Amino acid sequence: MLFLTLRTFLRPYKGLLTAVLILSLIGTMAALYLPSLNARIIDDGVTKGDTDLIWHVGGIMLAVSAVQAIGSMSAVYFGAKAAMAFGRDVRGSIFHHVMSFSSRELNRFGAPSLITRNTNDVQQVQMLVMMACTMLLSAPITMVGGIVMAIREDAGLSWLVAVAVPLLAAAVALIISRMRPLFKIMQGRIDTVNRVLREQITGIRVVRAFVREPYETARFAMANAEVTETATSVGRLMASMFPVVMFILNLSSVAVLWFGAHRIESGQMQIGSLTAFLTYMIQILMSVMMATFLLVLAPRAMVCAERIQEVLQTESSVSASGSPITTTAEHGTVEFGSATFTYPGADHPVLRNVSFTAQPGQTTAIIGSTGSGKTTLVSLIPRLFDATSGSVRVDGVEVRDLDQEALWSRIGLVPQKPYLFSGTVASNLRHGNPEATDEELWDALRIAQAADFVEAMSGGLDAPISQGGTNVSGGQRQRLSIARALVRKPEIYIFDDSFSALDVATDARLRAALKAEITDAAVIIVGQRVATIADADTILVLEDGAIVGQGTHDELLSTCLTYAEIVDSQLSAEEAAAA
Ligand SMILES: Nc1ncnc2c1ncn2[C@@H]1O[C@H](COP(=O)(O)OP(=O)(O)OP(=O)(O)O)[C@@H](O)[C@H]1O
Repeated sequence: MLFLTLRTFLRPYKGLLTAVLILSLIGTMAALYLPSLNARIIDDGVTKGDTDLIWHVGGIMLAVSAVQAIGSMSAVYFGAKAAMAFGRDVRGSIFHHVMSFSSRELNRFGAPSLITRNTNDVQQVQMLVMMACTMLLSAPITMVGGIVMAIREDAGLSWLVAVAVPLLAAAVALIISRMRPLFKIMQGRIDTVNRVLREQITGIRVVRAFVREPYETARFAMANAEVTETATSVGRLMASMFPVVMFILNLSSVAVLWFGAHRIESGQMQIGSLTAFLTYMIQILMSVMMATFLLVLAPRAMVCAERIQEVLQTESSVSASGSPITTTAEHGTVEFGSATFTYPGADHPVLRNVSFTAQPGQTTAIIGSTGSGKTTLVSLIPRLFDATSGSVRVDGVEVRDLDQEALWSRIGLVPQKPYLFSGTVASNLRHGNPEATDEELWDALRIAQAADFVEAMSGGLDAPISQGGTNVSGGQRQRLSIARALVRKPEIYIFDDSFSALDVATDARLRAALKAEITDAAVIIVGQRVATIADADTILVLEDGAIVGQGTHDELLSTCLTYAEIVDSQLSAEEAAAA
């Protein structure tokens, strides 16, 4: 998965990566050349008192050092550039892909996990790319080149390299192998912290109202402690890495000096060669350490790449058909034909054999007890879910065959829980139609009975709206989202329990204004109050996911027992309230 992610998203930066490779090759070669120049100064310059040679070779060393510095720095610069661009592209790609998800996929991953995947997970892989750009080439070249140069300096001591390198590699591999499972656990636990935090922030009022703060604090503390525990275990392993590497490095240096001193004593080696050998040994071991550093990052990046690819490879269950239809002969019709729907993983269908037709210019109302399937029914029209069997047609075409943009542009949905975005009143209303003029926005607000309170807000149309619309009341939020749908002027309006937070008088005024405005669109109203839906052209009575009555208010009163009971219960409630 990591390889796939890197291959896909690094492809556009081939040029940049080639530059990184060439520059780090130059930098590494230069670094490898320096110790042998140093050895020459000691053996041929200092020992023999040749000042000219010292100046000459010293000058070369200076030039090689400059090349090494420029090469390495530029490689890091271009590597960082490629890594940042890589991160940006992966984040963009995840975002666009998630936008195509239906409620089914969104529920499967959950918002907190999708956020972690698009931020923290991408960052981990991005870090690996950056480190790889800096070390991936320089580490093996330093290792191989260092070994060659060390043998060239003194073959007699090379057995030390053969002992030290595998020893270091084995020690580091052991530590890393214990880290990988912990990384997997850690990403999952970060998801949990995000989920708990998000739930508590969004539900803060409920938490306070029910005095659940101690419980919620404990819940967060537990999630937090679990992440800390895993991070500490990883940290402990990481912390042990450095001393282990340093121990082996220092032990190797002592061994080089010890055995080298004996060889110098017996005249088999010169002092300069010993200095160079020691430097090469340190360079080789450092490169092993750099390579292992990459190996530390790799397991976590692998886990993260798996999580990223899981999102990218999940196809939306409501994806468009092969050749989606964009234009239709009919306008403003919705037709359900024996539609049945079962939520993923559920045992029983929530909707059973639902059939009805909503015509343009007519109001179709849906009433039923809580949990009878009203929201689910209207969710099938904009394809938030697809019917499990049967058909759902919009403008005479099966919704699965309609182009998604074409489908959504025909529908003005006012959801049960209206959501406003951070911005202004106008920016929210223009979600419906970015081209709408201020006059059109005011018209929509007047119909939605929202003009009065928007006028009273400081700034009017430019009054600020906070994220989720939390700075306006529930009823105001409902009316603004109704206005947003009206600005769109769609062919099909869906009001999912959109009048519930309004008082009876406002509800009546709003529906009267809507009736006058919407003359040629199909209107589907989900309602709990009989008064809201009584004057609809057709009322569907839903019970346990099945339509048990269909007709006008008067017809249903005499033909549908469930409807008569609903009316009766609401009248009794009103009478009781009036008494
Ligand atoms: N995402 C979901 N996954 C599984 N089951 C669900 C999901 N959403 C709703 N349900 C179930 O489907 C049934 C119908 O829910 P739905 O929201 O459509 O009812 P409703 O008639 O709109 O209710 P209300 O009037 O309370 O809004 C309920 O039993 C509910 O538990």
